[in-house]
Amino acid sequence: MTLILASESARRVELLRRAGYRFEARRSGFPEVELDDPRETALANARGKAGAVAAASPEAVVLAADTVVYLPGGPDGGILGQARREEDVRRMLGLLQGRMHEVHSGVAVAAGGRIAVRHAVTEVRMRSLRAAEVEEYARCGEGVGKAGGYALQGRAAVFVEWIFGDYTNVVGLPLPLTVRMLRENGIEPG
Ligand SMILES: Cc1cn([C@H]2C[C@H](O)[C@@H](COP(=O)(O)OP(=O)(O)OP(=O)(O)O)O2)c(=O)[nH]c1=O
Repeated sequence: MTLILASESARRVELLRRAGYRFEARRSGFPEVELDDPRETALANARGKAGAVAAASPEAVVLAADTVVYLPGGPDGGILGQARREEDVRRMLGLLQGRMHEVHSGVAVAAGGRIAVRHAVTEVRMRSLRAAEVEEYARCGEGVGKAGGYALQGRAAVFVEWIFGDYTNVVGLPLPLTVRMLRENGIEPG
């Protein structure tokens, strides 16, 4: 059975490879939506990405994911999407620093004309940051293209005091959940 990862994300490719699977990666082209709720947003986007690729390859098992950063509480709370440019990284880190936030991923597996979706959430606490740290990080470019404007697997590791939950979920693909879902569809590593 062919496994297709419906993703262009280098992080997702790397995580799935590390878990030992053989697969092809394909762009989904699905236009992401943002709903009020982070869980529903991640699930809808994961389902949409998997569905788009499965429509073109109905014989394959298609895996997709979506990762959303959510800042709970307060007037400035809400979903933080992917940082598109340096200013977004500056603004998002300004909001996240000194507080706890949630990272939600939706995972979808399309097989045999059906799509199963599940969700994982990890809490992340960022320490207070100096203006110069935010500035330097924004300029280094690492946060661009990342949900919430930072990469825990990169230089932003020094900003994070603790996490509660699955680390791989924060990086973009919750592996324990993914392994379980693939196993349910007869896909094993190797
Ligand atoms: C919070 C955080 C997010 N991210 C990344 C993971 C995701 O790739 C990205 C969130 O964007 P997504 O919209 O989930 O994914 P994508 O557009 O990069 O890829 P595709 O739709 O093709 O699968 O943010 C990190 O790499 N590290 C982190 O610490």
